[in-house]
Amino acid sequence: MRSTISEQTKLDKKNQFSLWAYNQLLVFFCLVGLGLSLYSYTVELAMEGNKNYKPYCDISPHMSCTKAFGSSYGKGLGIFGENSIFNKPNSFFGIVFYSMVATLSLVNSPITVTASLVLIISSNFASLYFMYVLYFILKDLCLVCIGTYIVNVTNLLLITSKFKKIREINRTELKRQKSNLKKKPE
Ligand SMILES: C/C(=C\C[C@@]12O[C@]1(C)C(=O)c1ccccc1C2=O)CCC[C@H](C)CCC[C@H](C)CCCC(C)C
Repeated sequence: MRSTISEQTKLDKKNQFSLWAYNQLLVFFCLVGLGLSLYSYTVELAMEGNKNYKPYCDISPHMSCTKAFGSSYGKGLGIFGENSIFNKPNSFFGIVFYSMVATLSLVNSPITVTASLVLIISSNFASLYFMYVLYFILKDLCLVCIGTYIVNVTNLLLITSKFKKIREINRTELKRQKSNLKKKPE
């Protein structure tokens, strides 16, 4: 009996450690996404003031970030029109999005995990759409944009693993409570 208890606490410790590790990695990749978004935002502001501005992310005519940011798809996620309050640079949504997911990543409750799962899945749909626009319409290789696609799939892998882990922890916890109830009914 004693050995099963220590086996359980060992398992609990292991599960808590993987949860902690997933959270650290999620926060790390959100900070990378936040950095890319902040950088893009400063580039977009500079572009508005100066048409000849050449940022570091403009490497060649076919590897240009200003081509993507300055296109009609670069504002309001390419869907909100001129007069909409959402007609902000895409990177603005990136800043809000990555800050939100980073904050949600610090909590292990089922609600926050589900919320970040939904947000991260949406961001991957956004990635697919922007990938299509970048490659087939603008025929451009915007490295900052590609960086955000990589961050978004990595976040998807991490959040699904975290989601599964939390479900597993809840399942074993429930089983334990049931077996404890059978063994010593009060
Ligand atoms: C670098 C960045 C945005 C710039 C941008 O790089 C993008 C996206 C891109 O691929 C692209 C292609 C073609 C033309 C323009 C562009 C871009 O300009 C920030 C990440 C944005 C992130 C992909 C947005 C996630 C949006 C969520 C789905 C929104 C959730 C809403 C929240 C506010 C709650």
